[in-house]
Amino acid sequence: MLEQRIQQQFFDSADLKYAAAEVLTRPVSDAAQVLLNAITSGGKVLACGNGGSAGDAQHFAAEFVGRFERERPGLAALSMSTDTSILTAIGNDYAFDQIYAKQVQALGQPGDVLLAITTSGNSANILEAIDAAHQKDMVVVALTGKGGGKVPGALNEGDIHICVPHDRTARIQEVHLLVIHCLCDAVDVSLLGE
Ligand SMILES: O=C(CO)[C@@H](O)[C@H](O)[C@H](O)[C@H](O)COP(=O)(O)O
Ligand SMILES: [Zn+2]
Repeated sequence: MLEQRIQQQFFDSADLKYAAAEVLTRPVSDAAQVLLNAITSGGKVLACGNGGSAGDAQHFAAEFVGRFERERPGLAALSMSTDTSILTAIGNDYAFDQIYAKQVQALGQPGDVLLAITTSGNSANILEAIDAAHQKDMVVVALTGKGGGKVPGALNEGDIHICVPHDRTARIQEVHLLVIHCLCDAVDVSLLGE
């Protein structure tokens, strides 16, 4: 019974990855180009998310700054979900929905990219970060699911929306990680060749 349930989760995750390949290949490719444009012009990527997506933001930054699969110089990226003093000070003194927006205001420069990760598309701190990024003339790459929630209404022309076609948070996160690896791979291939 439990084993059947576990096996079904593997199947569901694999099915979703096949379905997502159909609809996400183009926006993921567009997002890779946005990231490449930023880092080859001296820009950086600021990443954010809540819960599992905070972990995804860190995972992305680790592979940009450290390395992905091949040796290359580090690429400029920062996860905004890691500094507990910053997060608690802003959350405590302002509001939790400002924890990322304040960091974008402090660190963002025109031409930088905000990688905004939210499975529901409705987390207030992510929506505030998107607004702050636009005020800094940054481009936004948004990873969402569940139809994107409020994210599509918050994006500008030139931003990229990668919306996983599923309603379950865990399954969406599993595809977000695949998307992050696709972005790292695409950037590496563009910089280093096949
Ligand atoms: O990882 C999980 C569930 O798999 C949770 O920690 C989940 O990330 C949290 O509930 C988040 O607060 C959800 O936020 P969001 O993806 O809707 O923006
Ligand atoms: Zn990885």
